[in-house]
Amino acid sequence: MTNTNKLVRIATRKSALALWQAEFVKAQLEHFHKDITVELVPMSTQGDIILDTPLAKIGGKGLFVKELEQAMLDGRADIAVHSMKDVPVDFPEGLALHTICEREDPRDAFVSNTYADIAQLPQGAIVGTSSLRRQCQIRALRPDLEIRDLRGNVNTRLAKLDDGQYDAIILAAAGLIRLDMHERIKAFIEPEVSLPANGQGAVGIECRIDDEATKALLAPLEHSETRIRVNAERAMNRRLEGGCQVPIGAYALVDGEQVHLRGLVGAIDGSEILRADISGNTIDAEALGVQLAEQLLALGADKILADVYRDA
Ligand SMILES: NCc1[nH]cc(CCC(=O)O)c1CC(=O)O
Repeated sequence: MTNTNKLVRIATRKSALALWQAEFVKAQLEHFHKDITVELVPMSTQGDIILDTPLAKIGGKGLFVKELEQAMLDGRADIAVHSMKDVPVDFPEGLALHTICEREDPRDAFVSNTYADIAQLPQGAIVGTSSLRRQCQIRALRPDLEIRDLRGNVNTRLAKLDDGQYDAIILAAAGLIRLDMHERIKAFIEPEVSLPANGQGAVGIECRIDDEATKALLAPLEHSETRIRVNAERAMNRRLEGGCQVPIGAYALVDGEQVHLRGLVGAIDGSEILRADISGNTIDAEALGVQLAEQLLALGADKILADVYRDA
C-alpha cells in the first residue's frame, strides 16, 4: 500500500523521555515510509501537573495518557507513543494499543555520585524512589536503608540526587540510556534483585481502531518478541488488577517457542514478598500471565494488595 503525502501527528508529553520516544517513532516511520510527513503534538497531562502528591494517592491509572487519548479521539492527533509501563490495562472505546516496538534494557538502574552499587551503601543510607515495586524489593534486601519519595521526570530526579538529597536513586535503565545518560548508571540491578515492572523499557503506540491507513504505516515498527513478553507481563498485572503504582513486578523472557514469566507481589515495607514463575509456549503468553497471577493470589497476593489499596 502506498500512502502518498500521508500526515501522521504524534501526541506526546513534553518530558525529555516522552519527546525522545516520540522522535524515535517519528524517525522510524520516516525510515520505513519515504513519502509521509510526521509531526509532534506536545501536550501536558494531569500526571505532569500534579507532581507533588504521591501517585498512589491520586489513583494513578492513566494519569499520563488521558489527554493524549482525547487528542486522538478529537482528531487532533493520530497516534500516541507511550512507555508501556505507564499504559493502563484498558483503553477508551475506539482506541487500541496497535504496536509494541523493540524493548530497551528492562532493568532498574542504581544511580549514585558516591557508591558503586546497593551493597556498598552504608547502614541508613537514603535511597530515592517513589515506586512501590522498587521500594519493597530494596527494603527486603536491605531493611536498614531509608527509602524516601522521589518524584518528577528523569532530569528532575537526577537533579535531586546531585543536590545531595539522596545517597542513591533507582531509575529505569531504559530512560537513562535513551536520554544518552548511560554513564549515570553505576550498576544494573538484575531481575533477581529487583524484578522490573510490566512493560518496563518497551515503547507502545496507540491509535484509533478504525484508522487503517495509520495502522498500515505502523506495521513495520512492531517487534514480535517484545509483544509476547509484554503481553505475558501485562496479562499478569491485569489479573491482579494492578494499576501503574503497585508493588508488583512482572518480567518475561522468550527463548525460541518458550516464554518464561516471573512475577512478584510485595508488601511495601518489604516484610513479605511473594514470588512465582511459569513457562510455556509463546502462543499462550497471556494465558500464562493469568495463571501466574492466580498462583500469586493463591499464595496471598490478594491480602497484600488489599492492604496497599486500603493504605493508599
Ligand atoms: N514511571 C515513569 C517512567 N515511565 C517509563 C520510564 C522509563 C522508561 C521505560 O520504562 O520505558 C519511567 C522512569 C523510571 O521509571 O525511571
